[in-house]
Amino acid sequence: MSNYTPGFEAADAMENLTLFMTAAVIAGGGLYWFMCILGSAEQKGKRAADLSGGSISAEKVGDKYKQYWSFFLRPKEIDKPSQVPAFVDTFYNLVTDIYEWGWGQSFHFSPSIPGKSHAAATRLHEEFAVDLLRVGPGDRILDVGCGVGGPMRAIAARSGSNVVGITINEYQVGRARTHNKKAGLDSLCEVVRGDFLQMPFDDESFDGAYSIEATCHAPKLEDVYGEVYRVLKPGAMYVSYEWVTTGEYRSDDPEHVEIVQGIERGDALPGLRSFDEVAEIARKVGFEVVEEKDLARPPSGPWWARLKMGRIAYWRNHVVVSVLAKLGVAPEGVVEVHDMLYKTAGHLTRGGETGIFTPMYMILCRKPVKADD
Ligand SMILES: C=C(CC[C@@H](C)[C@H]1CC[C@H]2C3=CC[C@H]4[C@H](C)[C@@H](O)CC[C@]4(C)[C@H]3CC[C@]12C)C(C)C
Ligand SMILES: C[S@@+](CC[C@H](N)C(=O)[O-])C[C@H]1O[C@@H](n2cnc3c(N)ncnc32)[C@H](O)[C@@H]1O
Repeated sequence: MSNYTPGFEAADAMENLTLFMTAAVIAGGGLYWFMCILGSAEQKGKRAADLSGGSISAEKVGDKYKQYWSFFLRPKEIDKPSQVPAFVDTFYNLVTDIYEWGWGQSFHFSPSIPGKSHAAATRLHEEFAVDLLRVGPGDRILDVGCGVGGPMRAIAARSGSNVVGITINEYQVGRARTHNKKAGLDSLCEVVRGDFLQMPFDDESFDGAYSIEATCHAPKLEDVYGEVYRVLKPGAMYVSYEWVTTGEYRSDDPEHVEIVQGIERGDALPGLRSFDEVAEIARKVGFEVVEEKDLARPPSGPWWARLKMGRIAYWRNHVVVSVLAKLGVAPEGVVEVHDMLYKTAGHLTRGGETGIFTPMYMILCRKPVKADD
């Protein structure tokens, strides 16, 4: 005799189906949570599922990454300064979404401040810059290399000035404009696509200017400083946070050389400068140098702490990016770009720990009232 009971089999099948559905909902929910909610080192509005190649179409991201890398494999290529803006533009197409997703809307470092969040420390570092410019409502100031406008919004809100940002990257222009509108600051903030080595602005048309971790992309600092000098009104101030090697750097130390090369390759730099070149170049183009200071030096807290704290977050981000690329949600090539950033985070951290590199060498300049003053 068989134990076959039709009613029981149907009940079993129902139970299995319920179990399967529950498991599927939990797995799906977990995956969604991992990728979209948790899937960012900091929640800043950009979701992992929206990662793109900027203005590069999804299928070309891998090729463009290879092209970016070829600048370093054939060093002679990058010796031609005229090619640098295009190479930097490609870099920002590749990294802008990852930066926003994993870092936020301000693409720079800041000294860590005990008891303060990264967001608060970032904002203070930005406000410090505009306070030096002595500008206010009604003034027009220039953001040289504005990214997606994190600093621009903080600076417009702090000073009440009209801020005009320039970036080489069209995709960033769109992102910055969207953020400006969302923040209700679009009446004070304007964004222009252009090359800061040949700016599309009239002579003597700004009351102040700043650059935050952007002019390091210029093959010759005198070219961008010369342009800033040209567009400033006489008496106006310019402050810049520069990426440079410090007095601790030794070109005959293989570890130092490796760190610097790692920073250049992972951050689209045509060549890091030494801190002692900056003021000399500013003077050469006509500026009066009011102050120069490495803002990373003690008692400032380590700027690289934020990079070091996130080992688990990096691993999680790698998994998220890999899964999204496999599913075809993120472009192929994004995994390589993410790996490149992971590597450069290590080089930047070593640069900070050894003291051979700073991303915040501050120079404050004034355009003399008369050219011969
Ligand atoms: C001024 C520049 C950029 C400075 C920083 C904003 C970026 C430098 C290195 C970037 C990052 C490194 C590791 C990434 C990580 C692997 C990923 O999971 C999440 C994003 C990172 C943390 C990313 C964020 C931005 C940086 C810190 C240059 C280019 C002149
Ligand atoms: C690291 S990001 C910093 C952005 C912004 N200052 C911030 O702190 O968020 C460097 C910026 O410089 C811009 N940049 C680099 N080379 C440029 C060039 N030749 N002309 C205009 N912008 C340039 C990039 O497009 C990017 O917006």
